Amino acid sequence: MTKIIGITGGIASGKSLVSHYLETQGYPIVDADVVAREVVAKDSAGLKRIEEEFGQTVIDADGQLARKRLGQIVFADHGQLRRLNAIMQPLIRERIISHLNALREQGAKVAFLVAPLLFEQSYQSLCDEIVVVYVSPQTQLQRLMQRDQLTQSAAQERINAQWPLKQKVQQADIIINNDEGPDQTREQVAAWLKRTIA
Ligand SMILES: CC(C)(COP(=O)(O)OP(=O)(O)OC[C@H]1O[C@@H](n2cnc3c(N)ncnc32)[C@H](O)[C@@H]1O)[C@@H](O)C(=O)NCCC(=O)NCCS
Ligand SMILES: Nc1ncnc2c1ncn2[C@@H]1O[C@H](COP(=O)(O)OP(=O)(O)OP(=O)(O)O)[C@@H](O)[C@H]1O
Repeated sequence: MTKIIGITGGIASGKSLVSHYLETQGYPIVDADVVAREVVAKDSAGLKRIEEEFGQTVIDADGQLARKRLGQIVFADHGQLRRLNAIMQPLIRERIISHLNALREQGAKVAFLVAPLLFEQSYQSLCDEIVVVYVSPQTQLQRLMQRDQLTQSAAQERINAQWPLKQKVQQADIIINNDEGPDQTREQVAAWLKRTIA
């Protein structure tokens, strides 16, 4: 039996930091953000659906999804985000399940599902345990503005497109606090791995 551990948090809360650390420790990871890119790869059926729904303006000159442009559209307008989710979430879910099944068939002892929308998209039922990577609202806003070069209001729009991080923390089995430096976060993860997986 493969134990599936979900890793979630808010946008820019530090999921990638935790997931890269887990990767260095040799654990298999299914990353929902990576899957979300796979389902709209060039010439895919998913990309075609998006082009039909949002028009040529979200396709760049190489025939790839113009991610920045689509992000500007959907995070500024919840109705547009719902339209995008209606196309993408079923494709993402199907592919996540098939990646997890492949890991089960390979006999993996444990596998991690890293997903920003783990609660919003009800992936709890796929997981045996859920880890939430937490940061304070101020740190989250600052790190997001800096990483993605966003204004405060554009960053806040993206944060508002997800459940509040506090609500996620209430449903966590394990909380990793990423308010301090990356080393402190990795130490918390290492200590937790030692306790639970060994
Ligand atoms: C809108 C898109 C094209 C913007 O692309 P971009 O490269 O700028 O951002 P990226 O994909 O790296 O996402 C960055 C972060 O935004 C947040 N985010 C992405 N999609 C969503 C969404 N539908 N709702 C809320 N937050 C989201 C997540 O925290 C994610 O980690 C892209 O985010 C997308 O295709 N989103 C829909 C797919 C999705 O739901 N992905 C999340 C995995 S479950
Ligand atoms: N402990 C930390 N100290 C300083 N900077 C950090 C720390 N953790 C993460 N960061 C920085 O904050 C930003 C967000 O972190 P990261 O990309 O890991 O978040 P994420 O949860 O994976 O985001 P997303 O949901 O957008 O994929 C990055 O620029 C990262 O380098």
